Amino acid sequence: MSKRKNLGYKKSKKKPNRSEKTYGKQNSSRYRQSKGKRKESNGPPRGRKSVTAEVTCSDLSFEGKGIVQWKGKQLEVPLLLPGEKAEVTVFQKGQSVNAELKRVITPAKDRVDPPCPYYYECGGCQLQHMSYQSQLRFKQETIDALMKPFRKPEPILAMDHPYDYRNKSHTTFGLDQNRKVIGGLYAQNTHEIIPMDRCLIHDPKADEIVQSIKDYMKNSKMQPYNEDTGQGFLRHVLIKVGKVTEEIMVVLVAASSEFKGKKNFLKALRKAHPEITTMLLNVNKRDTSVVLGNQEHVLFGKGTITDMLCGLKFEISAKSFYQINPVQTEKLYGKAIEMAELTGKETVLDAYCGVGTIGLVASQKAEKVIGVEMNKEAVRDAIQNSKRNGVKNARFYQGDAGEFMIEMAERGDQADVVIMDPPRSGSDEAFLSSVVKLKPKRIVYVSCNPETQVRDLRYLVKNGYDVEEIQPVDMFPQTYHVESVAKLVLKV
Ligand SMILES: C[S@@+](CC[C@H](N)C(=O)[O-])C[C@H]1O[C@@H](n2cnc3c(N)ncnc32)[C@H](O)[C@@H]1O
Repeated sequence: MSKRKNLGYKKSKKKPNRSEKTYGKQNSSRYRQSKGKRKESNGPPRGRKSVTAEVTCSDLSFEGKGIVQWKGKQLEVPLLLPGEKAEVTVFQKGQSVNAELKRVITPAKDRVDPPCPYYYECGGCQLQHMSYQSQLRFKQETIDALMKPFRKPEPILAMDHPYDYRNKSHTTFGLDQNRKVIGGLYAQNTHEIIPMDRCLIHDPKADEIVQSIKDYMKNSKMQPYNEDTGQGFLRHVLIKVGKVTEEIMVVLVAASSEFKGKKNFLKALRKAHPEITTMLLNVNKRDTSVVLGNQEHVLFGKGTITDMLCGLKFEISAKSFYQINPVQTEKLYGKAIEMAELTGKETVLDAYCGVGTIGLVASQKAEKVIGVEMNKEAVRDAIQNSKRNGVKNARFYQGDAGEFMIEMAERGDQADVVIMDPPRSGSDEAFLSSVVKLKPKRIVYVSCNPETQVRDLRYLVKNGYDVEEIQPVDMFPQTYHVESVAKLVLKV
């Protein structure tokens, strides 16, 4: 701990190290994709007064930011750890006060040098400056505090190797000031591309493929798209990797369906990466931060990949949701199925079912599974997945889970167990009020956002359920996000 020289903040007047260079406003390596659309820069906001202050961090916020007091105000300082004394720059404009870390005076023993050279610029990870053990402790404390009204959560399920886990990556392309092709991630809340060769939480193979695409573009007429001028072709590259099957899908997201030089590009990329099993062209002409457009053309292969989870094979298309950390997903699903206490006689509702993963795993131990999901591609994949796995007792429906539940409740349908896995925004009253009408014996609530999960648990507890178990899972190491699965039982 004492040797924390290159922490990424200015210690002295000596030349800043690599991390320091990218810290604060010195983001010279970034390329602003669209000046007009820039929302926020990492540097001092223009027109704001700034002062330097010495502060001591007392705690961490849910997002892993250091909490400090300054002139009677509570501020959240990214990258600061509890117990640390530090110099921060405080920016003030009207009532709004923000702070940035300038220099750590007394580093905490949990502080480590972030292994990623882009960490201070990128924002995709928020906890790389903490040892993995302290990340886990932080997540445990977060979930313990949130779940206090219900019960004490179990110890978090950690990852043995908390890197390289993402089976899905997307890279944005652009040109730098010297008109050199660059590809990387957007800096948080901006349209500024941080050129990068490797993201430590991506699957390494995905980054190698992106590198080959960059190299190809440097020597060809294929141009990245420019949001300001509307010129150019390639906007993003989305890659999905089947971690078990090793199948790889590459999706080129382009501004036009006219793919000049397609033959040469495909030939070169397939030669360099014979492991790519399918490739698609997705056309996104919209002026939007949503990556994928509506038009999709398969360039070769079947247009989907398959992967294995919990012994079953799943088909995944470009647009469907599939858990991004398969190692931890097996632990999560294992726990969810255990909480469902299936005996083979139950009707299970898999709500927000995605490509049917949880429901199909549950179908092996239940009489019947009904899945509902909004995304039509995911439902199509779920139906394919049940066929592919020879599952005869599962049905999947497309629609809003809330509306589906209202109809189920009105028809007087039965469900013994409801497994629900809504998006970050959580569920809604339409869904929850119908669930309580159906009175399933058990509800298993899987969530990637414990804050909305708490809100929904409160509703269920008020309406006849007890929280019997809560299991946090570290699905997203290096970030502040934490997954949680809760078991609720109907009060007798
Ligand atoms: C967190 S994912 C879970 C998917 C799946 N259970 C899994 O583990 O892969 C949430 C899913 O809910 C779907 N979704 C979002 N809003 C929905 C709604 N109102 N009704 C039904 N499905 C919805 C999304 O398309 C997504 O597939």
